[in-house]
Amino acid sequence: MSTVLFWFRNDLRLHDQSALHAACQLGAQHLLPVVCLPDMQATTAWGFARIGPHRRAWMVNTIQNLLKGLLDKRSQLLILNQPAATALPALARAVGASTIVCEDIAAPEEQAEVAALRAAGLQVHTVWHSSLLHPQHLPWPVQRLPAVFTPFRQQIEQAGLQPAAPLPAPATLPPAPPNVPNDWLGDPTQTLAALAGSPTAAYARSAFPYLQGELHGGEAAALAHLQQYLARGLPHSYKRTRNDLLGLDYSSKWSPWLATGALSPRQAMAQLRQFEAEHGASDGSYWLWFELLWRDYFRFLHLQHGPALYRARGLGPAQATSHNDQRFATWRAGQTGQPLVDAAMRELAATGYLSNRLRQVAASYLIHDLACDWRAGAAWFEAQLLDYDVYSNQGNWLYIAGRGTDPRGGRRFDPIKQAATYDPGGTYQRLWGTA
Ligand SMILES: Cc1cc2nc3c(=O)[nH]c(=O)nc-3n(C[C@H](O)[C@H](O)[C@H](O)COP(=O)(O)OP(=O)(O)OC[C@H]3O[C@@H](n4cnc5c(N)ncnc54)[C@H](O)[C@@H]3O)c2cc1C
Repeated sequence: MSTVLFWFRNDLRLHDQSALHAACQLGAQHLLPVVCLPDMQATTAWGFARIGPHRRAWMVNTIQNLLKGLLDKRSQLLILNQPAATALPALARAVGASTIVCEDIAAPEEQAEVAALRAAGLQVHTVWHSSLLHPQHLPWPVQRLPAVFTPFRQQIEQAGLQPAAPLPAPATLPPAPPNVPNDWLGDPTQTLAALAGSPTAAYARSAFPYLQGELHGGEAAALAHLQQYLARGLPHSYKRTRNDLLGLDYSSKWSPWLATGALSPRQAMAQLRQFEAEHGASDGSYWLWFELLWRDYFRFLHLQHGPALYRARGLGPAQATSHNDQRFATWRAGQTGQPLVDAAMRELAATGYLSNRLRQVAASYLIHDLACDWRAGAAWFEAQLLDYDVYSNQGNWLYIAGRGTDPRGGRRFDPIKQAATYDPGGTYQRLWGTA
């Protein structure tokens, strides 16, 4: 085998890169790393751009960092502004490759991409590596996953399961093939700069002022952020502050890096365990593990249920789904008249980030108060969130809509009570001009 294509998907890093290790182990003479940009002009069925400006800027910044990391290893990164299903078979023909290695992603569109590559005659090796725990190491086959999170977590803890140690970044990579035709090479820096756009984030008010200071995309900034979060002892206060609404430090802010794969969850967990060994474990440090298990749970639900999670009824019984375009538009614009929800929606649109507490309140309001289709809300979050993650987004929306596995039905959050509890002085609502 002379050339293997390595297709980076939602795993834009070199540390703890099981798929890249697998590609290197194939023993090919040449390895050609490639990333396919999503269609930045795509629109959703709900009438707005599928990838909003914040997410686009973050993604581009992340790929720029990956490019640098690969150049440092004397490799390269082909950045293709075309869908994988058309670009990769043509590229493989051009460089004489027949094998692609990539991350396994258990979501319908991503599965369809791999199926299209196989239908085009390519051998595609997919490697699962986005979760903390490997699905094959769980106490049950994924088909028998507990339907509720608490027994899922408890049984994992009773079994003493821990993630495998993260892999180091490969010391060297097989060189890229010398025969990549010029029309495939382009100028990656220019390609990316043209796509980055110029988002105008409300940095001064943002809980995650990305592209400012140290908050850049890619693994270098991810690892530095993790390091400083631990060095300042913030895990100890996490459980107490995680429902706050203002500032950078109330929660870990690992998600923008986890979502692009710039940070491996096993790397985060290994360093958290090291922190606990040096400074003692606490409720707060435990709770970060707890939340990362939620992240895993939504991944495994996808392995179990696949495309059924994308139906209007989700996993529930067939039932009518109401929707109202006008009410949905007011929600997106932060103009519903409900001050906490409006403040949240303004923060999301202005910054690309929103706390977990307010994601819950805003999602609940759209579904249970405005009687809109949960899939429309999920699509809006997909467009806006820097940390958009197909598994966590779909799973959380289904959970609040009551159309996932949890038998207790949907979750309604009373926005007035939520405001009294989490923004008693109205500071957050004033910041976003709704109080
Ligand atoms: C409607 C809705 C949509 C969401 N969409 C996304 C999404 O697209 N991408 C995303 O990463 N998270 C999503 N979440 C989960 C959660 O809000 C974010 O992970 C969290 O707010 C990110 O900030 P943080 O890294 O500071 O989290 P922290 O509170 O510091 O938590 C640490 C990590 O645990 C994981 N985590 C925490 N809460 C959850 C949760 N409820 N579900 C899954 N994982 C969790 C994340 O990886 C997070 O980075 C959504 C939640 C809701 C209610």
